[in-house]
Amino acid sequence: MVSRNRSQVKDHLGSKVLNHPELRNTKATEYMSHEEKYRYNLSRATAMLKLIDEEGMDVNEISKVMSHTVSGFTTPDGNPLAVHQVMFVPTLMNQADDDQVSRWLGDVFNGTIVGTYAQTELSHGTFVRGLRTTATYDPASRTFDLHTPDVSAAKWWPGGLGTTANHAVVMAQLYTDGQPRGIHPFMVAIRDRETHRPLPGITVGEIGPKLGQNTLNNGYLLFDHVKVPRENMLMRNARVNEDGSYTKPSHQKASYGTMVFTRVAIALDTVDALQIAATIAARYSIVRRQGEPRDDGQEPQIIDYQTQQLKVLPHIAACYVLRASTARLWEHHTHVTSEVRGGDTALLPELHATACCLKALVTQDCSEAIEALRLSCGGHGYMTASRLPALYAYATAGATYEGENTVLLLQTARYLVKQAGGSHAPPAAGSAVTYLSRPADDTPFAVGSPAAYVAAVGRVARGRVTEVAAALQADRQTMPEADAWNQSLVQLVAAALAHGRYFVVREFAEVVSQQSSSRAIQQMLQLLFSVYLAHAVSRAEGDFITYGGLTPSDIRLNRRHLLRLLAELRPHMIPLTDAFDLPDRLINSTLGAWDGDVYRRMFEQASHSPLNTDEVPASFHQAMLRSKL
Ligand SMILES: CCCCCCCC/C=C\CCCCC/C=C/C(=O)SCCNC(=O)CCNC(=O)[C@H](O)C(C)(C)COP(=O)(O)OP(=O)(O)OC[C@H]1O[C@@H](n2cnc3c(N)ncnc32)[C@H](O)[C@@H]1OP(=O)(O)O
Ligand SMILES: Cc1cc2nc3c(=O)[nH]c(=O)nc-3n(C[C@H](O)[C@H](O)[C@H](O)COP(=O)(O)OP(=O)(O)OC[C@H]3O[C@@H](n4cnc5c(N)ncnc54)[C@H](O)[C@@H]3O)c2cc1C
Repeated sequence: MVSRNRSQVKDHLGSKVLNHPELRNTKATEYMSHEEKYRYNLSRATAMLKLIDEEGMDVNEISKVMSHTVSGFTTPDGNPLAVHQVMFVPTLMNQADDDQVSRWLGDVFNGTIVGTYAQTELSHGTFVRGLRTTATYDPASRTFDLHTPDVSAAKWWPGGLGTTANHAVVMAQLYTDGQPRGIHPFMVAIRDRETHRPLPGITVGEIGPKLGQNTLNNGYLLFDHVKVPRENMLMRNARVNEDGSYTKPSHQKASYGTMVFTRVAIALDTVDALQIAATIAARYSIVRRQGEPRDDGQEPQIIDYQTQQLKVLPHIAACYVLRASTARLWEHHTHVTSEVRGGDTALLPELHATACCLKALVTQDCSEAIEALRLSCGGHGYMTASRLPALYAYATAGATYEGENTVLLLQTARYLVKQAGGSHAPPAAGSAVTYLSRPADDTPFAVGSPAAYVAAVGRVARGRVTEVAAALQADRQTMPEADAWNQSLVQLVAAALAHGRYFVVREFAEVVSQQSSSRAIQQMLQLLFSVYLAHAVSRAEGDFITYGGLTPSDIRLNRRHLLRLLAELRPHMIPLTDAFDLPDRLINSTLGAWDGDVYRRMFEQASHSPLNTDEVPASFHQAMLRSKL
């Protein structure tokens, strides 16, 4: 099938999902039991999987229909097949060799094999090298022995593992010839394909309720000396031959490839959640009136309070800016992956550094923004029916899974300090770190000039990175490496975030400069960019004085400038959120519907409370009248 870009996909497939016979009729799930929610979300996830298969979707199309915009409609409580689709299938495609792909993929696509990605253990998630599940090769039987040494090494968290998957890609410590060879992926059958009962030696189940996404169906898994054929180690990268001899991968972290992909997908996808939250808060802020009546006799719309503008409008600008850079990262990932498949891993270190940094920056910014947007809706934002709590629960999970954000930022920082110290291979043309080896951009700061802001953001990134690199270098002379590193952790994280911010604003500067179809659109993009930049400075004033070349007077001017820009943006707020093109059924919020009929919808949702079915619920008689109250 011909590949379509993301926006074309939206129109074509969005309506297919919304009008699909098994998906178009939705049910409210708030009052369902855990089991009922799971059944509802699983049956919809299965219908989606069939649709993906029937349409022969490519990865861009899948990314659209699996995006939070659509999956919030298909699987509102979390998709039990998300990890199958987003991690299990890509791991097979990229880490299985050609024979293995042809052996398994038919069954994956016809739904006979449903998988998960089982890496994290109870006692180790971040420190992947510390995983303790073992896969010991026995040349006599040509099998691996998969074993969980004790309960703390139980796999814990994999999505879909709880009760859905019958296979798992298990990340385990490989031993051949008595030697540890590091973490490698193994394809393991965990449940019988017919009966779905756990296979001998396997203990498996669901881990229990969470802050949100309760039907992701996260599970646990233990192995008691389970025999797995040699051919089930994924062998595109490293190999174990029949006699037990071991061939290393072309890149030491080749087996971490799925994580890089998923980080990129999460960065892209969390912006979808922010767009929904921003649309809800914008629409509600127009409808909601509260306060002393003005000259027209009406109470003011809450969006006309300056404080409300600050709570809502910068996050609309962030939707546009973060969408551009994450979409670019997605494209870049596709390019680097094809180079890596061809054997050239030169671009991998920087892709890893950028994916870590953007996943962390975007999930942090979006979860903070969604919480601010929820608060901007006052009491009604606290209601489940506003959808804002679930959006927050989704975005904040992204700060932890697929690499806890602090840890990922430290990966980026490691790359940056090496670049700043010249101890890494020099960056390729077009690299995002060339600024570190060039003199600082000394464009003078001027309020109102986006180029001057971008230069200042660059000086902050450069200053943060070079300062911490020097501190680290000095500490390394006087203490062990681990202590020196620990001594600088906070500054390293700040440096990586500053680098991420610079990446994001440079990408958007390019989008603005390349936009040529309409003068009006270009002006609007410039306004959004100005808001984003002024807000970025206001959030990190100390950094802009310390490293960015701004004076206290610039800071004061920027504060006023930001408020002026917000007032300028305010009349465009609704068109800018309408432009996200989110139908009411996808927004699914009492506060965020297109017609603004908030109060009627709130009453309507209250009517679904089971406690309103009878005038006096039976529980009153059972619990209160029988007690001594
Ligand atoms: C099909 C499309 C649909 C898309 C759209 C839908 C979007 C759906 C969105 C959401 C649904 C997703 C559901 C997600 C479910 C969650 C799953 C998980 O959480 S899976 C588990 C994830 N776990 C982690 O991420 C663990 C984090 N830890 C690590 O990655 C590592 O331990 C580490 C922190 C990177 C450290 O590794 P290690 O100790 O081995 O290495 P170091 O010594 O630190 O570094 C050595 C050198 O290796 C380099 N390195 C490290 N990692 C990589 C990599 N991945 N690639 C390339 N290089 C890497 C590192 O930079 C060092 O380099 P040098 O400095 O030595 O040069
Ligand atoms: C909803 C959800 C779904 C998930 N799905 C899956 C899945 O499908 N498959 C799977 O394998 N896993 C999955 N996970 C697990 C997830 O990948 C891990 O929880 C995540 O990688 C964080 O690891 P951790 O829990 O060990 O955190 P920890 O590392 O224990 O983090 C705790 C604290 O320690 C700090 N810390 C740890 N190490 C360092 C360090 N070196 N330097 C500085 N600070 C440090 C962290 O910053 C953090 O503040 C999922 C998790 C969630 C929440």
